[in-house]
Amino acid sequence: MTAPLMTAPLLELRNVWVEYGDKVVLEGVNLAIAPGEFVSVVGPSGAGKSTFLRLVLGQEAPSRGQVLLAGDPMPPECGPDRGVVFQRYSVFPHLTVIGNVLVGFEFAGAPVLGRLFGARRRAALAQAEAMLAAVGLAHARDQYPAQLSGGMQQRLALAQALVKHPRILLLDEPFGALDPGIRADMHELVSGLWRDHGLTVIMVTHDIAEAFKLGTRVLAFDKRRHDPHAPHRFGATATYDVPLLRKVAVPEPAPAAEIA
Ligand SMILES: Nc1ncnc2c1ncn2[C@@H]1O[C@H](COP(=O)(O)OP(=O)(O)OP(=O)(O)O)[C@@H](O)[C@H]1O
Repeated sequence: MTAPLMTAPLLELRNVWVEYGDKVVLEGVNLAIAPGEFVSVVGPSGAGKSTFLRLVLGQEAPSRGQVLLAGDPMPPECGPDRGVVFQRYSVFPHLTVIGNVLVGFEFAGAPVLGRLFGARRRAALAQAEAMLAAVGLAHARDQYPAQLSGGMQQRLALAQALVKHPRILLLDEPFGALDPGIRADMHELVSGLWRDHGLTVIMVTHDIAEAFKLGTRVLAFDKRRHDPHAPHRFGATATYDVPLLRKVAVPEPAPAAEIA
């Protein structure tokens, strides 16, 4: 069952299988994700959720079927069109906060020296600083990751993932290691970034409440068939695909005097 799409899909999986030898991890996955969707992915441990993310990152190739990004075969390497945040901090410990955000520009713009100079550096710096402000880390600009709390490190990972304006943001249990209060703050932040930047988000989570709170659609991966004598024989697929009605931001009504 696939939710109806109003626009051309940004990401499409057509009869995708992932097999390692005779072990089937994913089987017959058909999916289309439109730009602007926030897709939460849930499912039991081992159901292939991270494998699905690796397919979208281009780190994994399907053994059968096709993965398409905006109608074209998925590029094998993860370029700036895809940003990713993992559960454990993926930031560079030897770089400051601003250095961690700038690094995306430096890899892309100066692959040999790894440094930008002059006007290009100033432009990158301005974008990196704006991104730090958007995730609430402007005040920590010159600190090192070891000086930051877990929540702040995940804010930094988000800034790093978003600064190159990816078409898809992939989140793999991004808040799993955080305390509940910090998690709630991060939910606000990610919802705001998704709305303000018009992002397409795919988030793997074990937290069903989080999946329904943040997502515009919840996908569940699981096995449809089991062979008790050979558990590896059948793979998982998208067994539930639930579109959610979202509250839309409605402007405050004007005071009565103004209406008159
Ligand atoms: N390179 C590999 N070779 C063989 N099996 C693999 C390989 N990579 C993953 N698997 C298997 O694929 C299955 C799915 O793994 P995956 O990490 O995608 O599941 P998951 O749903 O993300 O699980 P979890 O919720 O525990 O993170 C697991 O049984 C895993 O052992």
